[in-house]
Amino acid sequence: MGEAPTFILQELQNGIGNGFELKSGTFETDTIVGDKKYIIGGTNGETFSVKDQILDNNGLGACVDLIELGTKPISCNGHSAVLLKDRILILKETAKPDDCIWFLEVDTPYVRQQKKILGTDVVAWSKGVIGNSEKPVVISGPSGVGKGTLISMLMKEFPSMFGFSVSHTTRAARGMEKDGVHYHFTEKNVMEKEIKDGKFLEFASVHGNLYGTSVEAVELVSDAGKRCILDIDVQGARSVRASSLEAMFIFICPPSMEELEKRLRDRGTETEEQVLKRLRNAQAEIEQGRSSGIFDHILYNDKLEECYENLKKLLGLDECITPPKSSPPKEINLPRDHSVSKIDDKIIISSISSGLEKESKNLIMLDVSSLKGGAPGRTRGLDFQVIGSFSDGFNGNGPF
Ligand SMILES: Nc1ncnc2c1ncn2[C@@H]1O[C@H](COP(=O)(O)OP(=O)(O)OP(=O)(O)O)[C@@H](O)[C@H]1O
Ligand SMILES: Nc1nc2c(ncn2[C@@H]2O[C@H](COP(=O)(O)O)[C@@H](O)[C@H]2O)c(=O)[nH]1
Repeated sequence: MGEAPTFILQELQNGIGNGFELKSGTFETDTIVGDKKYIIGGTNGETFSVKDQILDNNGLGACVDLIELGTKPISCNGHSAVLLKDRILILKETAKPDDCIWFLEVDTPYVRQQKKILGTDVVAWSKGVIGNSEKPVVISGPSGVGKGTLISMLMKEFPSMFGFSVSHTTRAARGMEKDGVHYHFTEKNVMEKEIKDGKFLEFASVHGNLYGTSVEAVELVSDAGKRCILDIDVQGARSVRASSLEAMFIFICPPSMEELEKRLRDRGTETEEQVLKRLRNAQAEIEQGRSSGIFDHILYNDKLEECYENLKKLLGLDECITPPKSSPPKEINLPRDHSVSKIDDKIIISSISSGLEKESKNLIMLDVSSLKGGAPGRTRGLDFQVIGSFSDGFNGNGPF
């Protein structure tokens, strides 16, 4: 079978962008941002790819080297591309409701920072999510202070509300620890490669081993509708503060260094050498925890039950309050054949569906005015409304 002729897949309004089928199952959109053209394409079932051209006065350009960060979407039967301020909104056709909205960041603070670090042109993918999830909670403090104990209590009492971000580490597993549950136990070279590939939200060398939070670890919890808890050291907390992830930062302090040492020794999980190393590091961590301005709250873990009650108060979980039932995520159903236009922060998606006797026009308004987070994880804060379904030109229930 020969290649299908090139044709315009969608005629988008307001000069937003064009979708072309290049050959059977391969689609492309061109989006011009300043003097650059981003060519976003994909073959059905394979991951999207991006080419970036610097345009000359004639609108022609040569491709430049480009690094794509974040998880790439899988391509489908065509897509629309809509330029927002610093990112391109991608609407995938015939995709599942939780997979149809994506963003390619081209000039966000994250992308600008990565350009500086990597010294080349960078774009970053993130998946669009309707609505917001509650801010993740970052819990830091010196080794042995009781972070893990407090987090376990919280997860036990509110299993449907909280989810734990499972970190990666290069340290060996302790007796009872399970891979994928307590940590993802990883080889150093594998983790270093994944850090280079932009898979980590933060990472740090802690007590002689590498630890890190993958973007996926946090997003898996949020996607399940739960509030994510991160147990990370102060360096990691600082990196998260500087990232696109909005979080609540809590530092746990021991009542004294003597008590910290006792807890670490009584736990019996570290060698003498490791205990001494962790205690030496604890001094600096406590100083930074108290004074760095990273943390929103400091809790003293003297009496465990008291500290736990204080933690619950910070999280808005005072006693006897039934935890709010999380509402199911709102999902958009993107019509198969649609056209897209943009009015300020509103994206209007219109489609025609044919019934037995009449045709009807459907309109969906996607609100992109309050985007939160972003690459390399998820872009949250999207909202949408079905603003009309009109048959045969009759305007029965919509504003138009
Ligand atoms: N308030 C407390 N009073 C007495 N013992 C405590 C208290 N909180 C926790 N512990 C005990 O202290 C030990 C260390 O606690 P935990 O393992 O939770 O610390 P951690 O901060 O998570 O340490 P790491 O950072 O090394 O993982 C455990 O044996 C735990 O039972
Ligand atoms: N920066 C990060 N620190 C992390 C992460 N996961 C755990 N940690 C911190 O490491 C120490 C030691 O933990 P242990 O399990 O070996 O006792 C502790 O302070 C944790 O908070 C991470 O992903 N990033």
